[in-house]
Amino acid sequence: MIIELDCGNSFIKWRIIDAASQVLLSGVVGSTEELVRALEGARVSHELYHCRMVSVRSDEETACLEQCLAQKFGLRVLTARPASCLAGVRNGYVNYESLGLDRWMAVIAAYHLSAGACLVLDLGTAVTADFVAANGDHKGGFICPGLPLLRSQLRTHTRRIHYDAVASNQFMAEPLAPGRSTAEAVERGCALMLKGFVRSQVELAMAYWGDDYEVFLTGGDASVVADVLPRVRVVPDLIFIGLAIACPISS
Ligand SMILES: Nc1ncnc2c1ncn2[C@@H]1O[C@H](COP(=O)(O)OP(=O)(O)O)[C@@H](O)[C@H]1O
Ligand SMILES: CC(C)(COP(=O)(O)O)[C@@H](O)C(=O)NCCC(=O)O
Ligand SMILES: [K+]
Repeated sequence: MIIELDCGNSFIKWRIIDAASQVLLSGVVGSTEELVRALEGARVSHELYHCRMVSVRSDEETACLEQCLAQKFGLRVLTARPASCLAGVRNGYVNYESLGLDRWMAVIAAYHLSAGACLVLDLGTAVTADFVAANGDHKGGFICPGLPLLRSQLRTHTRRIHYDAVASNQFMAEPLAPGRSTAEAVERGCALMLKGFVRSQVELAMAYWGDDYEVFLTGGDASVVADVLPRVRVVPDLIFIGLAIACPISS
């Protein structure tokens, strides 16, 4: 079995797949301790042989997690590394090492799935947009704060915006109606900002490629903007698809 890990800034997404890439178990955890508990549970029924990981956390944090997996489970972790070129995609950053590895994995996966021009949107702690031309040239992208950051900036930099952390989708029954409470006003306002952001990315993609491109959407908050993206491909495991290409494991 292969353990796959996607360490974002807020959450670690994990899953266990078999040699045929069938997903056997998966989860989302907030800390290394929680991950260890989840994997201890998983190893009761699954033998954990291999591990591959993509991390956008600091080198220290990533090394620490690798060490922990080695100690607790005897795993040697394959980690995604920056590259100027992979699977037909040329990294468009001036310094290719600076491109977030989660973005790189998502771009590799999207180009693999579309074999053509694509716009890749990832809604996590931050929201990222990346553009890949039909010939595999990554043109670069945009980064803006994601929903958790937009909310917390309002909470921490105003005196009177505070509301209980409740399921935010409870405010989304009428997402375009003006909010009639602080919680509604903030939740709907932040969602509208992200919808506006992704619409502007679609406009740019259309200016580049007309209708000849695909939109890929991933990340924990993908559902917030899915309705404003016509013909979008929502691929929750996009980063894992790229990770398998970047870190192949022969069985
Ligand atoms: N099962 C889940 N656990 C935690 N967050 C989730 C879950 N499903 C969706 N979310 C949403 O996902 C967002 C985080 O997205 P994610 O892509 O995991 O971020 P990151 O990669 O930056 O850690 C949170 O704002 C939360 O609203
Ligand atoms: C932009 C990001 C913070 C997104 O992280 P996430 O929201 O997935 O946790 C991450 O891809 C990152 O740290 N990138 C490095 C800077 C860059 O891509 O230019
Ligand atoms: K992201």
